[in-house]
Amino acid sequence: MAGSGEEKNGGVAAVSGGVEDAYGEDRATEDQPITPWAVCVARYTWGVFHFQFNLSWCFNQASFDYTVKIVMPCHFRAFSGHSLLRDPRHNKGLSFTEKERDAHYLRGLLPPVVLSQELQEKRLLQNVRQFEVPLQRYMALMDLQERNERLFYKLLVDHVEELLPVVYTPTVGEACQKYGSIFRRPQGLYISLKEKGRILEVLRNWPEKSIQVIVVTDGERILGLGDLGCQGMGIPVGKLALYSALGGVRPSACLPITIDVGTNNEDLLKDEFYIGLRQKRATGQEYSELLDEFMSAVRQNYGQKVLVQFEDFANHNAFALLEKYREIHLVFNDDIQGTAAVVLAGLIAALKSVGGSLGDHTFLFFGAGEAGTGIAELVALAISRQSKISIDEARNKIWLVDSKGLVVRSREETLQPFKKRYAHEHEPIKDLLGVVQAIRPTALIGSAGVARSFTKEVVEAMSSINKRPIILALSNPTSQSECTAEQAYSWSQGHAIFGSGSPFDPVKYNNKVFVPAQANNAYIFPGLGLGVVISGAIRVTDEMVLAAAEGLAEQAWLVISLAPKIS
Ligand SMILES: O=C([O-])CC(=O)C(=O)O
Ligand SMILES: [Mg+2]
Repeated sequence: MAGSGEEKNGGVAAVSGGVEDAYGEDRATEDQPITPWAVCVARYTWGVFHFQFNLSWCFNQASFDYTVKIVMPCHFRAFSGHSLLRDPRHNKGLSFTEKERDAHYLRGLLPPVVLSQELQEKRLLQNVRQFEVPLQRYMALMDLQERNERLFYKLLVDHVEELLPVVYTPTVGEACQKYGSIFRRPQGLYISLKEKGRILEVLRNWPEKSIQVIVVTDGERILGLGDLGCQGMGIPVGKLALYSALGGVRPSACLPITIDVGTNNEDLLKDEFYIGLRQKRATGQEYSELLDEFMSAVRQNYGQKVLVQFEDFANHNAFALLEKYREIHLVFNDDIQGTAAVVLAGLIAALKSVGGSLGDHTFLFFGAGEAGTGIAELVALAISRQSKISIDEARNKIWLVDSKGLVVRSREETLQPFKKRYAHEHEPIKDLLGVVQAIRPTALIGSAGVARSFTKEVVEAMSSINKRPIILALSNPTSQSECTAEQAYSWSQGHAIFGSGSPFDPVKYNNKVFVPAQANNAYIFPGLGLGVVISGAIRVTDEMVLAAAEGLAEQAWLVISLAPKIS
């Protein structure tokens, strides 16, 4: 399970100590330099080329072209001096040994010093820490990833807590907002409406052929920041960095994709540095045809065992795409299923302090989109299993609030299908405080992307109803969080069990230090995805998501109970 100490170590070992070999790819590592074998292949290819050249009469033109244009440049690009230093996947920078420098024609291309990877790491960390602005740290790390991938992952794995908020939430949100201005080199595959009818061809342009995980977005709902169009690419790139750093999936098996169908973000459409299609979003048939073509091209190019993770699609497409593809492709929606699993895990772990089983509690969701209803459905499934009641009875323990107020039966006609199951009998209430007072929930879970919507009055109401109110402010990034950790602890006088989507620092209140938990799907998707790909699964089932949540809950509880009490 991603996020557990054990798994993280597994990930560390995997990334720094040769996961590539476990997955069957040859690659330079500290203990296993590419030297002799690689050079042999390169020289062999060169020899073959000469042989073919001299005896070209026995080869037809196609074979000759293949050797000259494809085989030879590939080997020489990957294995010779200058190009090797420009190849992030194999470059080791100053840590190339003397032997490697000779073998790979690197003499003179590097200064004389040979640095250990540890020293390189120390220097890089110092450089990154020099930047005070998180976006500058992000750019420094992206530069490193594009220069020396091994070092990037070593750094990330060894300093997860410090660097995750930089390559991932919350900084990645700002990076997406400014992606056009900070853009240097493309980091993933862009599939736009211009490529309609040619998506297979586009996939074949990607240099890696053996892909295990794709994270794809259409950029319409990037975190809680809204439509960022093509600039949403930062999200698949960040998510896949975690697949490698936390899940141990080899980087070359990960493919970030952005599907560009336009954007409705007027500011971006006017922005001279915007990198995407300058048009309003395609919808309806045009949109679904592009997505259908994409899914079949993925299947055709990579087979049925490549995991496609949908990320940050707007609600109206996210549910529909999951429903459409989950029975026929290996797909997973991180915002619906990943967030659901991490929150269910958090709730199960929290109940060990609060008491009672899931079925004894009342859950109020502020936000009835992908995350809100995704969590609601998984919690309902868990309650029905635990309490041996029907899923409909279990849903009665769960209430939703959307932008129009409490979701109730009298609104049923106008509700989107995924909300209807939670339209219980009750008088309509518009404001959150009123809903809290009427429903008296034990847990309040925010995912509406409405910043600071858990006001002092709301948190105080939760505390007057419960000895230990569970308050989860899940919206990302930090700027969109429903309340801060400090607000949750101080307004509840230290009684809240608080978790948030974006990380918050520990809070000192009443001479005690409270360490807030992070409830981000990053604790689920790298482990769940790894499990899916190594088991050879061809579908992601609800049972898998439930099992991931239960596994994480055990780990979370272990961490809480083993952690030294800080006071
Ligand atoms: O990316 C994150 O931090 C969590 C997530 O999926 C989202 O907020 O959409
Ligand atoms: Mg997301």
